[in-house]
Amino acid sequence: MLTLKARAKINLALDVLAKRPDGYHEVDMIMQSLELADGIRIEPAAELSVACDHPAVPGDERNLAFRAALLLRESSGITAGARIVIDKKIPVAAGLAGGSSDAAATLLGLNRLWKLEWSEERLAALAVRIGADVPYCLHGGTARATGIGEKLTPLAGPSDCRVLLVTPDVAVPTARIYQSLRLAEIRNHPRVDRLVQRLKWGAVAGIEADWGNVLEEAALPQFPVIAQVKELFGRFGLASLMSGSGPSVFALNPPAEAAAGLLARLPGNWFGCLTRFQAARNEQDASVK
Ligand SMILES: C[C@@](CO)(OP(=O)(O)O)[C@H](O)COP(=O)(O)OP(=O)(O)OC[C@H]1O[C@@H](n2ccc(N)nc2=O)[C@H](O)[C@@H]1O
Ligand SMILES: Nc1ncnc2c1ncn2[C@@H]1O[C@H](COP(=O)(O)OP(=O)(O)O)[C@@H](O)[C@H]1O
Repeated sequence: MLTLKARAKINLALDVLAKRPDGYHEVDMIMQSLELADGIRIEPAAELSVACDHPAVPGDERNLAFRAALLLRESSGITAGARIVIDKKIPVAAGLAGGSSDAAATLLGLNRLWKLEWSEERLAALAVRIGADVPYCLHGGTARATGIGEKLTPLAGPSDCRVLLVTPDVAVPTARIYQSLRLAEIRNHPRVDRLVQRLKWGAVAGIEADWGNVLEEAALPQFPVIAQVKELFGRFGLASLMSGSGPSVFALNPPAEAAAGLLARLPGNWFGCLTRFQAARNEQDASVK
């Protein structure tokens, strides 16, 4: 049996540069893995199956982990199966890449279980067919992502940073947010090159001067609860940013008192936690029993 961590991610920068003829968008992003993770258990089995304890996560071929398994089986010509069990800890449809990360961990796990010995590069070429964020989730850590999110440059991230994360109780469909974006009207682009420099120096303090997520401009009018979350961060003196297509919002290195105060004020059906930056995937993220 294999167990793997499937980490959540946040976007420290998300800029959209152009719309492509196929409907996807060219982006320029800085991605950061979090300690917050789903648990993925993979066991040998005759058939392929997936199970997840969360009611909003499908247990069939709509599940991104299951799609990853099917694609890998097809592409490798293997006939074996596997039982995939997801212990869901990352909020769903929240801009935290939970499904993408489950898919990436499944590719890595099955590559081992089925003894395929595919390189990370070869897995990444398959991963992008599942979703734009899946290639990044294979490696994780701090990275700049361009193209549709699949062209990756690993960055030296800060060694440690605490993250206050809040997800209100609303599922945001990524496609709808990209579609409603008016590219010519975007006012605040993140300064991605400057952010890369800051991260190189390991400097998180003051990062708010350069960070940004242009999808906030599309998401906030459609999901006013996201503005409420940002306002709540503001009341505790915290600069905040939406992650991905939302609705999750985060602040970096909050004073302990402000973090505790904000978490105590959250409505019962919202998710909130204090987590931290996670470095790129290593051996401790997977174990074999
Ligand atoms: C916004 C981001 C930021 O990291 O994350 P999430 O909010 O999903 O976590 C990503 O760009 C999301 O990546 P991912 O969720 O893997 O996207 P996909 O499943 O491939 O695409 C879902 C839909 O989003 C739109 N899409 C996605 C990526 C991209 N570069 N341009 C797009 O226009 C397309 O309409 C696509 O049909
Ligand atoms: N393993 C999975 N975990 C979470 N969601 C999944 C999974 N497989 C499929 N989905 C579906 O994918 C959609 C996006 O989920 P998720 O990856 O959590 O969000 P996001 O793309 O915002 O980061 C949801 O509507 C969910 O039903």
